[in-house]
Amino acid sequence: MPVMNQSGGSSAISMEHVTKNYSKSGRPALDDVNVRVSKGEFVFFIGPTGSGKSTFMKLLLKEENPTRGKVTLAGRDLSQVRGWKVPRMRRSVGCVFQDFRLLPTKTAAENVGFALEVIGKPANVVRRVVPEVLQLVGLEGKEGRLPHQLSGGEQQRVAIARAFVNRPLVLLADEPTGNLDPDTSIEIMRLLDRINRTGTTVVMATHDSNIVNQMRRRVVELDRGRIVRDQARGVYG
Ligand SMILES: Nc1ncnc2c1ncn2[C@@H]1O[C@H](COP(=O)(O)OP(=O)(O)OP(=O)(O)O)[C@@H](O)[C@H]1O
Repeated sequence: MPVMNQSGGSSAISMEHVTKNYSKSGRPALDDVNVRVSKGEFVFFIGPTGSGKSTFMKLLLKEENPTRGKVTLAGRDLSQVRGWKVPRMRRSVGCVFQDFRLLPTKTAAENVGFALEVIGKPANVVRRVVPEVLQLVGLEGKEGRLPHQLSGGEQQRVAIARAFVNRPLVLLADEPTGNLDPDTSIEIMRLLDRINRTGTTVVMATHDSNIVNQMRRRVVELDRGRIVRDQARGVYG
């Protein structure tokens, strides 16, 4: 049974009393966090450096396990996902980072195609789907370029295409506009908004107050590992 939230929709993500201690001494990176994100929502996670945003994302990818509490992705308790099933579980989560993380010797099309090849999609599917998704992110005509032949904003579009090509349930974006100028950042946000409108849940960690204030989506604010604000159509602060 998927976890139901207060509004009746099923949860993409839920954390119940989640605490993460990296070491026995010192304060926890996350401290008794309770939060639910519905399928199809767009949520900003904000907070000062070290407040726990990246740790939140690592728990969702099962790169780290909680010290206490329960992390659920699409109704599945991640503590029950066995090691050999973790790669399959991760396919339901697309990731985008500040530094793009493209393969430098592969073209835009190859970077996106690679994400399909590694999960065993046949070549004819790769040939059909890659141009579609590159067109969706606005890169038609640039499929054959290497990352260094693309602008920062274009590289981030490739990274978003790669994260989205498997149609993940959740797209995690960790400071996706951190290396981009304000105009390019707005274009990337339009693209993430478009992807969200296809039904993909988007969780974005950011320090960019302009973007948060312009988008007026749900804002979850962390401070020293605790949720100090959870606001619909919020602003940066
Ligand atoms: N692998 C680790 N080992 C030990 N401590 C860690 C580890 N990763 C994170 N921490 C600590 O956990 C706390 C939360 O860090 P986290 O990276 O989640 O914050 P953040 O909000 O993502 O910060 P930033 O905005 O700088 O990315 C910090 O005090 C950090 O030093």
